[in-house]
Amino acid sequence: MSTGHPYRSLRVPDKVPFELRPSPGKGWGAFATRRIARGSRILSEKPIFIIRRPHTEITDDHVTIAFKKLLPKQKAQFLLLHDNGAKRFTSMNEAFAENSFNIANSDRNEPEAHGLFPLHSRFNHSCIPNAKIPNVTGEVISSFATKDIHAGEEINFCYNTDFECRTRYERHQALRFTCQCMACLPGTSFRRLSDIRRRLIRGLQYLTRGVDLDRNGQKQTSHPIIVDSKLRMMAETFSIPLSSRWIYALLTIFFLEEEGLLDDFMEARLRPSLTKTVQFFKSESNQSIVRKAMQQNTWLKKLQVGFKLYGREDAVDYELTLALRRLR
Ligand SMILES: C[S@@+](CC[C@H](N)C(=O)[O-])C[C@H]1O[C@@H](n2cnc3c(N)ncnc32)[C@H](O)[C@@H]1O
Repeated sequence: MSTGHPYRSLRVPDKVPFELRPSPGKGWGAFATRRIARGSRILSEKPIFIIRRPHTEITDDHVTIAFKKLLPKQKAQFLLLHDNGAKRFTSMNEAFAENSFNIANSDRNEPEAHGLFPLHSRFNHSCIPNAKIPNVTGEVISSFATKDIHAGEEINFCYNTDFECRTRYERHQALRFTCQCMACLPGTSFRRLSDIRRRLIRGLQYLTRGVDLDRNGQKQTSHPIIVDSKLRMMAETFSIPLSSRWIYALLTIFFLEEEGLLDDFMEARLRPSLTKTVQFFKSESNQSIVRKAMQQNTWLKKLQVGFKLYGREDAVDYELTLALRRLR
């Protein structure tokens, strides 16, 4: 069925640990051809071309101008791309939007730029993925396994950055297809727990960041995740004490782990701030609970010990509130 399919002519580097082939119900996808160990690199890819503008401003003209400047063999690769492996795209802009990644580094506040990546764009979505592109440091993007991937298994990314705090219903409103991953399959206990965990993660983020963000990164006003107005006020005025903040951060990591979303990149980003917090507590007894919790070898055990902090005040609380309000 797939013999002669345009994707057979996409240039795939030698020695990559995957092949492109049809993925039932999802068009084409990328499948591991050998075991890929957690943490190892799957693919580094250079864009065929880049458009340096916010994606909402990119038009057919921008894509056509960029396309005309390509070498013939690059043009040929672009023209192989099909809408979900089947029909031709109806516009240049649609082809670009479906096959591009933002390559601006948000940590460095770089202006938005989008590159066309024909291979990374073949990877399908899962709300519980086994791979990710952890951060972009230049024009080349690299993907890594976030779990051990077996030969024959499909390699998936999560397409949206805020899905860890979105329920299945909310995720499906953002996606243009019905995801069938473990967190989306209806009627399972995992799915019910998944929705609860993701709602809790969103609530915990609100409590620590002081703002409940909607899917567009705007402040959520109509249906805030925290119903209690007093608690909302505490969150928004940064009046949550340090001990609670620390427990909320730990709980978030625990829920991410239970959900199958805590990968090594995420852990490396979240762990240092938890460890560093010990120096902010002024009370020796609070510091000692945090130290003891962080010595435990699982996130569940850290949480069990860390809960002893719950309800404890610290002399730093007022100072911390003022500092966070200044930063707002
Ligand atoms: C960037 S493309 C991925 C590669 C695509 N399957 C192909 O054949 O070119 C994104 C499209 O793949 C399909 N897709 C990706 N993940 C999916 C999933 N979990 N379930 C169903 N369709 C999916 C959707 O049609 C989506 O718009």
